[in-house]
Amino acid sequence: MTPSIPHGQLDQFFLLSHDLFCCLDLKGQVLQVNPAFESLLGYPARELLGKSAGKVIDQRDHALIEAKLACLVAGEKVAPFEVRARSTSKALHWLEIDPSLSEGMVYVVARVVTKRKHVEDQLRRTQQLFRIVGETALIGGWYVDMDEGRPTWSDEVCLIHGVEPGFQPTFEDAVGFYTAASQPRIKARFAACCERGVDFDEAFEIVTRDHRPIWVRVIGKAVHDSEGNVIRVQGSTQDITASKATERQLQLLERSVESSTNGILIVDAGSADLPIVYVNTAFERITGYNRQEVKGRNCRFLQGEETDPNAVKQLRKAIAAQTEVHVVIRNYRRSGAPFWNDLYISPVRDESGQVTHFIGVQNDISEQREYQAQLAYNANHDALTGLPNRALLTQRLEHGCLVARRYRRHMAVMFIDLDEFKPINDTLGHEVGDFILVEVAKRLEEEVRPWDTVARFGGDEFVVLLPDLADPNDVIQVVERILTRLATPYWHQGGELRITASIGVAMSDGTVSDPPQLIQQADLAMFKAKRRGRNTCQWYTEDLNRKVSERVSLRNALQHAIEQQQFELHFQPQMHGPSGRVVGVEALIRWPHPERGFIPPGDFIGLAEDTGQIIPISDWVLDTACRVAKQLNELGLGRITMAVNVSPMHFQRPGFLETIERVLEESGLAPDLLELELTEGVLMDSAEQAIQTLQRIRQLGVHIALDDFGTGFSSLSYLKHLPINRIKIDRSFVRDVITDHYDAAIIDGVVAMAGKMGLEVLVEGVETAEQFAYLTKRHCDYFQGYYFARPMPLKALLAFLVAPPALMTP
Ligand SMILES: Nc1nc2c(ncn2[C@@H]2O[C@H](COP(=O)(O)O[C@H]3[C@@H](O)[C@H](n4cnc5c(=O)[nH]c(N)nc54)O[C@@H]3COP(=O)(O)O)[C@@H](O)[C@H]2O)c(=O)[nH]1
Repeated sequence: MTPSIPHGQLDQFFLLSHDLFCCLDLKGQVLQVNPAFESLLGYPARELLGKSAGKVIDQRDHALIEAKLACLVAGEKVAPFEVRARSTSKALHWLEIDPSLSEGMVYVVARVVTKRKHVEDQLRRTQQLFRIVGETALIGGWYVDMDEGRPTWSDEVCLIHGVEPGFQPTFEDAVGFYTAASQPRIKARFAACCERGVDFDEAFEIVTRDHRPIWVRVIGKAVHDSEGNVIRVQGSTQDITASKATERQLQLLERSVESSTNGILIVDAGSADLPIVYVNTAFERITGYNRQEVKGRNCRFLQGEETDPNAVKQLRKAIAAQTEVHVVIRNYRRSGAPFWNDLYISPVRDESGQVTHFIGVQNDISEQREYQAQLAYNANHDALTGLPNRALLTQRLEHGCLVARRYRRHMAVMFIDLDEFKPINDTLGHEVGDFILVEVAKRLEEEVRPWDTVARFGGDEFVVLLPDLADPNDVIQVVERILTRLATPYWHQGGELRITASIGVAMSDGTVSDPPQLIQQADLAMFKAKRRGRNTCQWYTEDLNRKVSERVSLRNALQHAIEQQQFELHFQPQMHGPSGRVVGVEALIRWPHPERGFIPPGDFIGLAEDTGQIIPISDWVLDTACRVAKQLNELGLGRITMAVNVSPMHFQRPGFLETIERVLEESGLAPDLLELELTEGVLMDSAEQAIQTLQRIRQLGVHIALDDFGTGFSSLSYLKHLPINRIKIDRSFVRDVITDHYDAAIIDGVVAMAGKMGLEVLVEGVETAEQFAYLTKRHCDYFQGYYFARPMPLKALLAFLVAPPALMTP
């Protein structure tokens, strides 16, 4: 049976209290509630009595109520606790319950703590938010009350310093975390804040308890009392290590950009006119503009008259397409001076991929360009005269052909070679030679039109291109002008110099398949002009071309002959008139070509001279002739000399003397049985040196004969210096000697002169008994000619030597 409490026992306090009272049985059923209970929860007492207290308690706290009730029933003391109650209007109220057991009933005093709970919740949330802020921003708070002088740190400040949350340092502890470099500053700032209320906000370096060096931003503010005294210093400490690193990196980047030798500019892509927002020092140096002048302007102020519109177009296109671009553009400095700008532009995108800026990296490559231009100029021009060289000539030639073809014009190619330039260069020196070449270049340029080309082809060779002739004959007047102009005297250091030129001309209508062929043709024609007596001009013809082709094929055949040893030596006897004896033979080369038959030396010796093939040929002749001579002189037929023709090129070659020595040694021939036949050609290039070589040959004991005497320039002044033994009078004087008293007079003169000089005279080309008889009467002693014997192979010679024909004597 449930015990009941009579109404009369309820005291005034129960009825009038603002606190909630209720009485429960041991099962938790409501026995009594006071008016405050009814009023707060909206239930009239009759609706609660006999019902479980759980009717008003929030579902979430039922278990708690039951547990507390069980404790009470078990006789345990239950401390006040909080539960949530629901009113009839579903409003939630927090109640602080203080239960006690007495006389088999539970007496509950409940106090409404909803407001306090809200405040506590609010506080908790705020603390949580602070913790979140602290954890995410690595920031914590602290304060120092002036009367205490000891800092109080938030948990976050503790964590920043690497100590457990709740650590409360002394002032010295706190300062001890700062590095030696930071300590004086934090002390000074803190003291200023405490003493004079000066707030601070600075970065310091500290070392955490776990020895990590980190950067912190410390903000300190003074709190004043009503009289203005500083009563507390409070603030925050934030771990800014990461941002400090970023800041340093940014500073490094900024310094790098600033110290870059390349000009750097950044423009704002967000504004229509792409204004400059940044330029570095190198940009200022390169352009001459300072950053204040250029900020906000579009870069087009760097462009000018000679800026290539195509480069500008390329830039605009890339900017519109927001892509990278590289151009080399002609820009202008503030002074107006142009420069070559090697410019890279790249778009700069934000995190969302949007282009916010363009960055330009520029490099002044004017010097490099100039150097390249100089190199290109040098590669295409002759250093001495400044004229186009062969490389540029080839380009101009091709272009000239194109022009001639397109506009149906004619192109003339003139090959100009200076006559007798080498002697001037050798005798007067290279300085004079250079002067002539430069002067010739000037004169040539003055004689042609600006669109014609004058090029230096080589040593003393020039090529002139006239690509725009209406008529092929128009070239004639240019050639005449040039010949006359080049032949006019050159004045050098007060002295007069004269030189002429030989010119070869090739014409084309531009349809030639291989333009450089025109130069070869003009070159060929020039050679013909030289042969025609120099200071003249010669046109290229197909006939000339045919001859050249023949020369090329002969040259190849000659090479083959050298390699296959196709040559033979024939020997022509040389007679002593008074005794009728064969005193010597002349070795004459023969080329029995397998297909063409005998090719006479006159057809290939000149070519071999030009190509250098004369050297192996001459070596072979000398070697063979000396061996044969040795053989002949061992036959017991008396003394027989061997005359060998020496080509000028062979003679002038270094080591010629050594070759003679070697051949004599190898063949065993006595030196005075060898006679070298030289023409005046050996004296042509360097007479002094030639004479020296001749003297050394003579010192060996070898004889020397001057061949073809009378056909060259036959300088008598040289003759007296030549260490020769014999003069061979050319056969051209012999042919008509009987009828032509001039020829007879020449022979008389040469014989007399030679006699006075102690030289022997051999007359060549004696073909008849009359000539022999006549020349004998003229005191000629030595003879050679068809009358006595034609050149013959060794075998025939041996037979001839054994039984020479009886000479018809006068
Ligand atoms: N560097 C070398 N030159 C050589 C060599 N062998 C020959 N030659 C030179 O070739 C030219 C032509 O020589 P070749 O055809 O052999 O003519 C020689 C004689 O056959 C010819 N001769 C001799 N007697 C008469 C004659 O009575 N009438 C006549 N019409 N011709 C005759 O003269 C040539 C010899 O001349 P030269 O040398 O001046 O004594 C010629 O220039 C040769 O020099 C060689 O090995 N190396």
